[in-house]
Amino acid sequence: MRLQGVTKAFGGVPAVDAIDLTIAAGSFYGIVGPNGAGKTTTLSMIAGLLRPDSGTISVAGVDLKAQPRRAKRQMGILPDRLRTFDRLTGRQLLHYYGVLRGLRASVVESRIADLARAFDLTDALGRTVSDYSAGMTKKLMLAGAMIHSPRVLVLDEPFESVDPVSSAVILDILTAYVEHGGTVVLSSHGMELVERVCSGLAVIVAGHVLAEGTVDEVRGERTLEERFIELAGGISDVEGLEWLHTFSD
Ligand SMILES: Nc1ncnc2c1ncn2[C@@H]1O[C@H](COP(=O)(O)OP(=O)(O)OP(=O)(O)O)[C@@H](O)[C@H]1O
Repeated sequence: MRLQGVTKAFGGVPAVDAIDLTIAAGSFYGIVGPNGAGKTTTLSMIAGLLRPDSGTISVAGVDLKAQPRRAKRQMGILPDRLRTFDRLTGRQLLHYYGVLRGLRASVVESRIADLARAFDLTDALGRTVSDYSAGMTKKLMLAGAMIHSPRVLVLDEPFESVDPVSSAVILDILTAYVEHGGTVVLSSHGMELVERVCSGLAVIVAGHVLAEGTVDEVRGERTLEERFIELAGGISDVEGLEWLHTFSD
């Protein structure tokens, strides 16, 4: 996957500013950065959910702007904020994802059973998605992103709200996927996780890539968290909240 000079502004304010990234096929790639740094905006442009103001994106050699359908077919996406059709049951939603991706109904049904087992959602499949917890919804949408066995998974904070057991399962699924040639691009606030599983990463701060490379290259002699805090501008002293310590009762 290649991003060249990718820029996106909202109301004249740049959220992503001329980003260049090259992500090799078969890598487990992390995008990290402080709140509001531009991670979701970047992933949304890669996924084809947002159009860049300028720059080019290619996925598995296919230009996203010139051949959007072909490029999007290669990807499974877990978007930000879990916006979905939550009046459907889990089974109906996964079925919809599957047929939308052109799979035969019989194939979809057997994959739903496999994915539900893997993500521990079998008992929840008959329930309406709006009644799921945040973690269950995330797992369901992750399952939906995988149902058509895409070459690339673009995942916005896949581990957020997910319990440790489910996180370990998701990690196993993603690791095996990468070992078999798949590419994972994810955003995360979990430095320890990124350090442990990602082969490459980019640190984005205020819409710019401030560091990029292998985990060892980016962290140097420090932990990734220390390096991240340094790149993000350090931890500022908290002042002006003295009233919080006076207690209103
Ligand atoms: N649709 C939008 N309209 C206006 N501003 C937006 C929109 N989407 C994002 N932004 C702005 O762009 C900047 C980057 O946002 P983005 O969601 O990409 O950050 P992020 O790195 O994913 O943050 P977080 O870690 O909090 O999820 C922020 O300043 C945000 O307010």
